Amino acid sequence: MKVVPVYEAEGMVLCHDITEIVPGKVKGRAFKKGHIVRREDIAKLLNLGKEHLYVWEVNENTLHENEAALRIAGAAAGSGIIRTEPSEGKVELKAERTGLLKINTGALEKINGVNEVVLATIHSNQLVNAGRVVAACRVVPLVIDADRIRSVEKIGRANFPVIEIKPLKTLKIGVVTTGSEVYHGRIPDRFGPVMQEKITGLGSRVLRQILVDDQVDMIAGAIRTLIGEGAGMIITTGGMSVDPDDVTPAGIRAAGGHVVVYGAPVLPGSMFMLAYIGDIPVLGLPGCVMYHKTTVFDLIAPRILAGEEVGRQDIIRLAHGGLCGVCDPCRYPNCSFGKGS
Ligand SMILES: Nc1nc2c(c(=O)[nH]1)N[C@H]1C(S)=C(S)[C@@H](COP(=O)(O)OP(=O)(O)OC[C@H]3O[C@@H](n4cnc5c(N)ncnc54)[C@H](O)[C@@H]3O)O[C@H]1N2
Ligand code: MOO
Repeated sequence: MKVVPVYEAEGMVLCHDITEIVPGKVKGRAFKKGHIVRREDIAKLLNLGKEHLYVWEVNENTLHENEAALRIAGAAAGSGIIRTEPSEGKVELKAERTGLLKINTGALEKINGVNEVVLATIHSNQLVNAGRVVAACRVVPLVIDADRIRSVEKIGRANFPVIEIKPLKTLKIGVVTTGSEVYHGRIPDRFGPVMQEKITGLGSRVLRQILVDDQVDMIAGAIRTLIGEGAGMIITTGGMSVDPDDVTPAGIRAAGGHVVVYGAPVLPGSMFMLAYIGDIPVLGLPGCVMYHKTTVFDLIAPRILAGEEVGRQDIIRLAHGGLCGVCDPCRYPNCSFGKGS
């Protein structure tokens, strides 16, 4: 690469994009990398403040910013990710499908520890729709030492994939709704419709909902019945806190549930229980999941549907970012809720 005065650049090849910004009107590429400068371009280039231009000169030890960005993206992207073409040296990584975004944050830090390399992402462990930009990368200079990009590729290989989208499984989900007031018909069930909407929104379906009284045996029996009918996940609703009639956790245990956590550092949803019966997850949902738009359920369910076995440490990590701001209207997922880990 060398620098030439713009008056002498006619017929020469531009080695980077040139950006035009007019506040409120334009921010975009005025000249593309590889463009052969024409006589009539010179006036415009001068208006963009370019009295001198870089023209291309590479060797085996240096990489152009576009090439470098493509290679960083290639080093980081796992399944379910597509790369855009470079624009002004930046390459974006987009979700190829709807699913759970996973970022290896340790590897992300290592990659950004390589001098002059930039790879920025949105938060890990969130549900993203196809087409969503989940990361973008570039290098700081116009040309970069090729060894730096080789280092990034080495980190990428050792930690592959740094970024991926895991598809969600389609499960038949059994719902056990506890509460004497609902079981005896004193009040209508309001939890079932909420779960129906949330479950179908995640691409799964409700196998069946069983209403039960606040009795340990009845709760355990309903859980076993639904597993016998082929449920791949069980959700119980209500009866999770401190009243004498709150016996749902005991019902989950009586059904054979191995408890991962009872209590999560997430509000709303602190009285949440996660247990497994064999490999079938059982989610004990407190009453707040029926009331609040976004709760612990929305943080945990996509991870389980993506095939992850959620452990105690995963739940503990939710504490940072686990306090919902209860905004009106709710802006989730465009907020800090659940984004700490
Ligand atoms: N002293 C304390 N009080 C509360 C605590 C606590 O730790 N100490 N925890 C609070 C938290 S957090 C939550 S969340 C709520 C409710 O938790 P539960 O899961 O035990 O909810 P329930 O007691 O079963 O019901 C509460 C409320 O919701 C109505 N409900 C429940 N299920 C249905 C349904 N299927 N359809 C319609 N309505 C339903 C129920 O009638 C009650 O009005 O506890 C806090 N309190
Ligand atoms: O924590 Mo309750 O389970 O927040 O509303």
